[in-house]
Amino acid sequence: MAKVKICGLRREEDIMIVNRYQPDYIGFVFAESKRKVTKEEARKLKAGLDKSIKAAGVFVNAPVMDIVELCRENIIDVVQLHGDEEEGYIRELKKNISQPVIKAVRPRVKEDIQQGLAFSSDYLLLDTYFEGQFGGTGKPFDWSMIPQNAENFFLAGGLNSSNVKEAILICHPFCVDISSGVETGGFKDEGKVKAFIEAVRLAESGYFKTNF
Ligand SMILES: O=C(O)c1ccccc1NCC(=O)[C@H](O)[C@H](O)COP(=O)(O)O
Repeated sequence: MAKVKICGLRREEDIMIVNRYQPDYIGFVFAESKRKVTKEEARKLKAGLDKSIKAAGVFVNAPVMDIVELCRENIIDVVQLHGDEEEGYIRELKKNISQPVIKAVRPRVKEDIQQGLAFSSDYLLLDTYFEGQFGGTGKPFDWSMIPQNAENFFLAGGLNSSNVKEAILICHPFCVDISSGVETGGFKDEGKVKAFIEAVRLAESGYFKTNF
């Protein structure tokens, strides 16, 4: 069963929505973004989050010790590196934390994914390359770049309740990750979160497998 991550939560209402629909992960964006939250905002939001949902902290080329602090204070349960972080950075981070690390790669060619698979992160996240924007683009990438042997990866980039079934059946991700596709007017939309999570569950059911 593909897991679900809803990224870019920043309001108490967003936390109430995810507590109701129970994705596996949510994301707090600490990088420059319209979805950015401060450490103190994230601490308050995390306090209201169901214990069964893991909070990923999303970072772009942040100082390692800033991430370590958030981990040690249990504000985040997973680290998502969404910038140009290289293997040395990942190793240094992993020496200092026990939380799993997701490394995002935004492939332009197949080889970018092969290089990503060599990182010592616990998971790879594949997202859309878009000049000048590190994430949250709302645009899908060419899934045919994903090699057959890729596993344990998060699939992101322009997912929504209409294309996620196809994405799961074609790409077989460990987890599907969404932000723009569950927003209306720049804010998380309860109806879209519900529809997305239902679409993921349906995609995994026998009905769609035999009808695709
Ligand atoms: O969401 C952002 O604003 C963001 C900004 C900078 C780095 C990463 C960011 N988001 C990371 C995510 O995990 C998003 O869910 C992922 O990029 C997919 O976004 P979308 O295409 O909007 O579904």
